[in-house]
Order: sequence, then structure tokens, then C-alpha cells
Amino acid sequence: MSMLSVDEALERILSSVMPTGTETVPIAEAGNRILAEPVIARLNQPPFDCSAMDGYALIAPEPVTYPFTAEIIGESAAGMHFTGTLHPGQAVRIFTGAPLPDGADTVVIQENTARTGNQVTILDGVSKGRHIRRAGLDFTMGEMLVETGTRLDARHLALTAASGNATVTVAKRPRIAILATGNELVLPGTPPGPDQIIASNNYAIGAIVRSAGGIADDQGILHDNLDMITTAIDAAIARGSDIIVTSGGASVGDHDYVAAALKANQVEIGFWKIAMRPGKPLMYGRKTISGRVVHFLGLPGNPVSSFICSLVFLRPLIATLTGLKQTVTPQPAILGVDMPTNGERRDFVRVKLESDATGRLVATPFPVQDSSMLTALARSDAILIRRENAPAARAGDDCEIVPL
Ligand SMILES: Nc1nc2c(c(=O)[nH]1)N[C@H]1C(S)=C(S)[C@@H](COP(=O)(O)OP(=O)(O)OC[C@H]3O[C@@H](n4cnc5c(N)ncnc54)[C@H](O)[C@@H]3O)O[C@H]1N2
Ligand code: MOO
Repeated sequence: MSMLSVDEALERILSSVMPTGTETVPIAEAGNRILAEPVIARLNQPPFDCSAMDGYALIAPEPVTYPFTAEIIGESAAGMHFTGTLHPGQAVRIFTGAPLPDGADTVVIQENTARTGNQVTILDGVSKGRHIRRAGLDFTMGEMLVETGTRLDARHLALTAASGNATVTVAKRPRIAILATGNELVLPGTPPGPDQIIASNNYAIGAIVRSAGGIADDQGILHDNLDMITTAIDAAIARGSDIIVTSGGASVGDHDYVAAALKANQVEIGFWKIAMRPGKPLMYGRKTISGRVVHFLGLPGNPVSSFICSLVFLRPLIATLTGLKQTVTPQPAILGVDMPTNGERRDFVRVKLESDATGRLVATPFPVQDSSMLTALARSDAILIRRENAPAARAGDDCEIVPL
């Protein structure tokens, strides 16, 4: 029987996703959040015609002949406008961002002037409209400024603040429980005893969760014990997790209890084993409780398998929960080595990237691709994707990569 493909598996996971809902937060807390309602300008920016430079506001004579003089009748500073009206032959000292006085139609920069007492001599650089920012130049009241679905960065936050909005409505962050399983595991900082290794998967999964916009709820290590894993999954459901991720115990060994723990929690198993390398034993399930869907991803224990499955399945699942459609589009590169015919599993190969003389990216796989090896993963620049049943390929042929 042929195994489920990566694309079908992803489609099955994403088909049942209901967004996590929205919440309103102060802009100072909205960085990296996904906007759920558009930001609309509540005012005009700038709110008034103003000067873009430090200098003198005046009425441009027509024609202009230099030098000419004007009488300084007052000052307009940012936050303190000039109250009178300006007439031909007069000037108002003005500073950057200050309101343009009534009657003025240009600003001359102070470098082009010479001042003596209340007289200013204009030497150059006068033309109607110059150095004036008109009201509403940046945006006008009612204008849509930031679209729903935007991941808010520094630029969007500044624009939102300037537009008179103190809060934004964003997608609620999905909560992801992370459970590592394995009798052999100890936490970093604990010297491993005989037969023990240090748990590392939680940290990769947690980092991917946070960068995708989720809340990582790391529950540490569970022993290969059916009751313990069942209870931990039950507790994670009760805590309101949107996704429960386990690592390890996904295969068919005598100490692999994840599938049994899911059954004990009435989690409906959607699939178990898919056509990918690494990551074949991936398990997906879901449970609906009072209309709320809890997703379950059972990642294989091998660190590279757990990482690749998190990138390929967990990250898009978190994105979809926050209302985003996140598709990974592979980029073109060329192969640095010959590669054999691929089997039925999509292969995710750790590669180094280099530019050739013509600027094309050349992808060269690490010679050993064992799914336990974190060094090659950490030193890789990209993942090369070898499609299901891809024919043999030669060095120099086109290939697809996803940069890391
Ligand atoms: N007879 C078969 N054996 C295996 C198959 C198979 O199809 N038939 N599949 C292999 C593949 S592929 C994978 S991947 C692994 C996945 O097995 P499990 O998900 O049950 O993982 P474990 O056995 O618990 O652990 C595998 C490996 O990873 C280490 N590990 C586990 N958790 C962590 C962690 N949190 N941090 C770091 N390292 C971890 C664990 O010590 C093991 O070395 O099964 C193959 N077997
Ligand atoms: O597919 Mo397993 O995930 O190779 O190591």
C-alpha cells in the first residue's frame, strides 16, 4: 500500500483548521502579531500644511530676482503656530514640521538667506510650493493603512500609532503544548547517565512555534509510560492547547506509546506514516471538544525528523490558525553532485549553498544525512527537496531548495 504523500498530509491537516479568534492589544505589544482587522486612519497626516525645512516662510515673488529682502514678522515652530497672516514682502521664521502661516506659499531654507535684525535677505532657492508638506500628504482620515493578515513589524506599528490608533485587533496566538517522550532523555544541564542522552527537540520545536507566532508551552520530558503520556495529553487538552506536539515514541517499537495514549484520549488519528524522509512515522490526529478543535502532531524522535516535520507541518498549521495562508515556495538552484533516483518518499536533504561564477546557487548535500545528526542540520544553508520518484540527476541539473 502506498504511503500518504506530504502534500496530501498537509492538506488533511489544514482542511479542518478553525482560526483561533481575535483580541485587541496595545500597539506596544503587537509586534510580530497577525492583524485581524485593518488599521484605518483616524486623522490626516500631516494634520496641517507644514514646513519640511528650517528657514523662512514667504510668498514667492513672481518673477523672482535675487537678492531680495523681506521683513520678519514672527515665528512658527513645531507645536506653536504663527497666528497672523503673511503678506508680500514679509517672512515668518519657520522650523521643520511647523505649521505654514496663512498666506505663505513657499519656504526658503536658511542656508539661502542672510539675516540682519528683522530683515532677511533671500539669496536663492525660492519657488512656489517648495519645502511644503501638504495636509494629508502621508495619509487621510478613513484611509486603510495596514491590511488584515499583515504580520506587524516596526514600520506597521509606527504607522498605526501615527494614525491615531492606540490598539490593534490581532489573531489570538495559538497555544502549543510540547511534550518530549523517552526514558533515555534528560534536560540540558543534567549530566546524562549511562544509556541517557540530552533532550534537544523541545528547543527546536519551541523556537519554530514562537517564530510562527504561537505560544510554546514546553512540558519537558515524559517517560515511555502509557499512563504518564495519556495523562499529559489529557492535561494539555484541559489547558486549552490548540496543538499538542509530542516528539519520540511515534514508531512501532515496544516502548512507543504515543498512538495508544491518543486512543486513550479519544483523539481521532488522521494519519500515521507518510512518504517523507526524514519524518516517515509522523502521526496526526484531532479531537473536537465543545466545538473547539485540538490538533495533535506526533513527531518522530530523531532530531532532524522532528525539525523537518515542524517546518513542513507545524509551522503552516500555526499560520493557518492565525488566519494566514502560508505556503513555502521552493527556490531554484543547481545540484553540486549527482543524485540517484528517488523512491516514493519526498526527501528533505540538508545542503550547503555556494554561488558559481554566473551567480547561480549550487546546492551540495552533506555526505551523511542521518536523521540523528544535528551538526549537519545546524551547518546547512538550505533544505534540498527531492520529489517523490524523482529520476536520477546530474551535477549542474536544476533542483529546488528551501533556504533556512
Ligand atoms: N522497525 C522500524 N523501526 C523504525 C522505523 C520503522 O519504520 N520501522 N522508523 C524509523 C524512523 S524513520 C524514525 S524517524 C524513528 C522514529 O522513532 P520514534 O518517533 O519512536 O522515536 P524514538 O524511538 O523515541 O527516538 C528516536 C531517536 O531520537 C532520539 N530522541 C527522542 N526524543 C528526543 C528528544 N526530545 N531530543 C533529542 N533526541 C530525541 C532518541 O533517543 C532516539 O535516538 O524510528 C525508526 N525506527
Ligand atoms: O524518517 Mo526517520 O524520520 O528517517 O529518521
